[in-house]
Amino acid sequence: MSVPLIIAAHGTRVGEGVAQCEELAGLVAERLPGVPVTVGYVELAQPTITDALVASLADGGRRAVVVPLMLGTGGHVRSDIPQFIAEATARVPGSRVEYARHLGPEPRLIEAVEARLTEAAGEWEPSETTVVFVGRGALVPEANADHLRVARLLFERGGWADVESAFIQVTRPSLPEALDRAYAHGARRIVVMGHWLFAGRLKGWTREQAAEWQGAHPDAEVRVADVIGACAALADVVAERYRETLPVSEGGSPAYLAGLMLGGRDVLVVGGGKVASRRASRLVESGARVRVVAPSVTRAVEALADAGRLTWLAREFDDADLDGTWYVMAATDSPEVNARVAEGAELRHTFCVRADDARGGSAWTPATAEVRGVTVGVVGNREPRRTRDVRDAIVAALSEPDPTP
Ligand SMILES: C[C@@]1(CC(=O)O)C2=NC(=C\c3[nH]c(c(CCC(=O)O)c3CC(=O)O)Cc3[nH]c(c(CC(=O)O)c3CCC(=O)O)/C=C3\N/C(=C\2)[C@@H](CCC(=O)O)[C@]3(C)CC(=O)O)/[C@H]1CCC(=O)O
Ligand SMILES: NC(=O)c1ccc[n+]([C@@H]2O[C@H](COP(=O)([O-])OP(=O)(O)OC[C@H]3O[C@@H](n4cnc5c(N)ncnc54)[C@H](O)[C@@H]3O)[C@@H](O)[C@H]2O)c1
Repeated sequence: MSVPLIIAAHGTRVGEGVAQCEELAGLVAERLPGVPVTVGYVELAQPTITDALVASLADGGRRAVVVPLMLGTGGHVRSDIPQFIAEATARVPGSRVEYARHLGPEPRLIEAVEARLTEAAGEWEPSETTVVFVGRGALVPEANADHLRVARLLFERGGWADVESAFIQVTRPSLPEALDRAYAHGARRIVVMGHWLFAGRLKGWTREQAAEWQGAHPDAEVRVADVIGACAALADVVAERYRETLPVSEGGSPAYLAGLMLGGRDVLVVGGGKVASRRASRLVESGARVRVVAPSVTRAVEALADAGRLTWLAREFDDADLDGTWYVMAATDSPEVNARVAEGAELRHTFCVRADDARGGSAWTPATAEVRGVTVGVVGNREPRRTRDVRDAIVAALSEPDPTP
């Protein structure tokens, strides 16, 4: 059975908010076939996260993933939910819970916010419209700072006359203060949006405060945008947070990454097509003594052979080719041949990548890059495009003018 998912939501006294949360759980379940999905609440609704988690651990093989349904890193993400997880694992001996990342900041959710703003603005031109973007307000300063960051991104991307940030509780500016500020700067068309997920008392307060302020400022117009709600973008992000926590191979164990020092060592590449060619080039760069066995090869492999940088044996694979090799690439277009290569390598205790069926081999090829004097390698869960994108994101982050490490 797949590892169960518990969506750790805030909870609200407002029935509509709870219904939206359950609707979201349905959308998430559609994206994760075979995964039991339940919602647990921090407060104000049932079941509690601890109870939902205990129930899932008991019938889920003692494993579960908790995704905090929270946009920012307030106290719930940092301490409450970890505490609930600790309580649940203490109640189910031998259990293991993965705690996923919270939701934001996340481009798909910012797009959802933009969609709600545009919907509320209606015929108003963004350049004549000021947005007042309301956060929940938290005791954790970083969470409040993150809210200002999203407000700034909305301003940069949306072409709005201005974006003011506000908080509905705990900290300042309050919504009326931010509305006053916008008004003082000349704003007369104002869209107010609460940056939270579902209906609840915060949404009610936002509407009430906006209406009251509107009453006192008849020469301005205020429209209130809807919250993000149970939409596809939110369900996609939750499903992704779940998947991110799972071990790399379905066997249950993550790959053990090693930096192979192949200089002067014999490496065999079986097949000479697109995949073999891409990998043979990198193997040559690593200094390995590469032999390519294939009746026909790409121009790139031919060129490397002509330049004496690898040896091309223009024939079909033979089991004896494996003798003395440290590492093997089975990359022909024949599953039978690739299977024979993998079996022969296994007998010799030689690590072998099988390009057509990764689980039939004993090693996987990471997406790699050299940047700032280090080699970055990423191995994913048989999702090569995502693996490549993650690699590219790491390279981009390290290429920033002032990278952290
Ligand atoms: C990262 C990268 C490194 C590299 O190869 O250098 C890499 N695959 C890349 C590209 C790529 N792979 C595939 C396509 C065509 C389809 C598409 O476009 O989606 C393309 C695109 C293209 O070829 O352009 C299909 C595919 N891949 C695998 C299977 C079989 C299977 O999953 O069982 C099939 C189906 C074959 C079939 O249909 O028969 C398996 C594997 N591929 C892996 C690595 C290993 C770890 C994967 C991971 O981390 O998720 C793993 C598990 C084992 C291994 O082969 O080492 C490189 C991008 C690097 C870059 O861009 O720089
Ligand atoms: N893992 C990956 O990243 C990835 C990406 C794309 C495709 N694939 C898989 O890898 C396989 C190879 O893809 P490709 O695009 O390189 O194929 P391709 O058709 O371009 O090349 C196949 C190669 O295998 C060689 N070959 C065939 N029979 C052989 C034999 N008996 N002995 C030695 N060599 C033999 C051919 O001469 C040719 O060089 C595909 O069938 C696909 O299943 C894997």
